Amino acid sequence: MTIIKICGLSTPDTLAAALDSGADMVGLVFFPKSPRCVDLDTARFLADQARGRAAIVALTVDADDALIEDIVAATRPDLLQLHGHETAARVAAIKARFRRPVMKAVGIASAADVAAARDLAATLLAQADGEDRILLDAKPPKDAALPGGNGLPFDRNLVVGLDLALPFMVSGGLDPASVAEAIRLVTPWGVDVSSGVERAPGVKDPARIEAFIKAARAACDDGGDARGKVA
Ligand SMILES: O=C(O)c1ccccc1N[C@@H]1O[C@H](COP(=O)(O)O)[C@@H](O)[C@H]1O
Repeated sequence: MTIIKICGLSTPDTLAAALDSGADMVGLVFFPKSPRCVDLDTARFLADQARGRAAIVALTVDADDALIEDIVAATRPDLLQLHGHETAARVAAIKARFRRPVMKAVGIASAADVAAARDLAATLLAQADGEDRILLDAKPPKDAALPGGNGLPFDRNLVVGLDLALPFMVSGGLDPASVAEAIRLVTPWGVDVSSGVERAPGVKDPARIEAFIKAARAACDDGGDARGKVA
């Protein structure tokens, strides 16, 4: 089964749409420049709504320990998504301090970036017990306000047949129309979407969330996740 993550949920209604449609993971964004950023009180409420139904993912960008501390206290996340320039050493320090698995985002635009993802996966595996994840995303355009969540794809051909030391998700410009092809082509452990299930930046669309999850599940049923990675 391919793991499906819906990221950037910020209201009870759209979170309910993701949960009712069968999302495996739901993402809360804690990056002030993002139109999906939630404050701690909203995040606490949404995390309580999601707990037990989907894994809770807290997304930060080069956050300091004080912010992560507050986020962990408010949401008790299952996974910390690190979407900035966190080094392997910083990732290790976050893991040691907060005792949660992490998913580290890596921007992909070339074979060298894929090699960097491979090295990072091996390093994370050596540091922990295989609980961590890698997220392969598009690189943001120069001068972009956001390091992710820009609705831009990367060349999936760079990662066809990719085998990392850790399970990985694919993101970047996915939507209900493109997710099945990405699953068939790459057979990732999971897929992650934000912009592609919105009607405007930061405004999630319940119908698009449902359509995305249906399309991803149909691709799995067609054998698109033939690698059968662990959940
Ligand atoms: O969603 C955001 O606002 C965001 C902000 C800062 C860093 C990452 C963000 N989202 C992540 O970006 C990718 C791709 O998103 P999209 O589907 O192309 O819009 C995804 O992994 C989100 O988790």
